[in-house]
Amino acid sequence: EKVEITKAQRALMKVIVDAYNRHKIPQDVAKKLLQDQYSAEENFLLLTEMATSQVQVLVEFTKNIPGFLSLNHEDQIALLKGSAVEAMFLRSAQVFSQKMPNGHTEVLEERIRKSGISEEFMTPMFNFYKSIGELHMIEEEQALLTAITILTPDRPFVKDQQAVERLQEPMLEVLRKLCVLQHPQEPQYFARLLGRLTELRTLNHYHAEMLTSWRMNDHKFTPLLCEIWDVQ
Ligand SMILES: CC(C)c1onc(-c2c(Cl)cccc2Cl)c1COc1ccc(-c2ccc3[nH]c(C(=O)O)cc3c2)cc1
Repeated sequence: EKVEITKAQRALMKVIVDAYNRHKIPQDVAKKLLQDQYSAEENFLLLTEMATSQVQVLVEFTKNIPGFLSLNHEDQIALLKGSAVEAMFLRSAQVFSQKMPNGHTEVLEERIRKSGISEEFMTPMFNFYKSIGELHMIEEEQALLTAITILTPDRPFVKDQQAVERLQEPMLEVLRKLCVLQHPQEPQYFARLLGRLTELRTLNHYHAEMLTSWRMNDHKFTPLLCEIWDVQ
């Protein structure tokens, strides 16, 4: 059938993409990835700084999602806490799949591989990065997919799931249409994108174990990360 994005849907997409492009890690923070200390300690500290900066960016992006600030306040917190790790996997995945040789891709991988994360988590993590890279998402798809991830109704402790569904559904519909228009030769592209969201959920479990092992080795996190990940 003739797929067409309505004016209202284009407006919604523009709000999400503008917010996604406006809220990025400051380049002076990202550039720290290039400094030359590569000890496991130094890598962990740098990744902690990146994650903290990324959470701040994520909160600002989320506040720009139409309707989010009208949700119940406890539910807003529950959505942010429940989606932070997944949103950061999506965002860091986009760094890996960026075409521009911004130089951060290699050093980001190097620092993640040498930051005290055990081998068993490396494989699923870098498989995810590879599977996102293979999708060659345009920025509209990246922005919508991140908003859809944040607006997942069945996060722990969300009370009014219907209110979250009412915000997520229009995003899913715009993304579905966009995928049909952007990838006419690949009718399954939208399903592949949603498959990544399922893969993201499995990474939550690995991440919880990564946090535990870091904490067992007495690694410290920032107050913002402690709050969003309920540690310490
Ligand atoms: C607390 C730290 C050690 C941590 O714990 N888990 C993870 C963790 C890990 Cl490894 C993997 C995935 C998710 C998490 Cl949440 C991390 C490090 O998390 C991040 C690392 C890098 C980035 C990030 C985001 C955007 C960026 N842009 C650029 C740029 O060059 O423009 C670099 C960059 C880095 C975000 C989170």
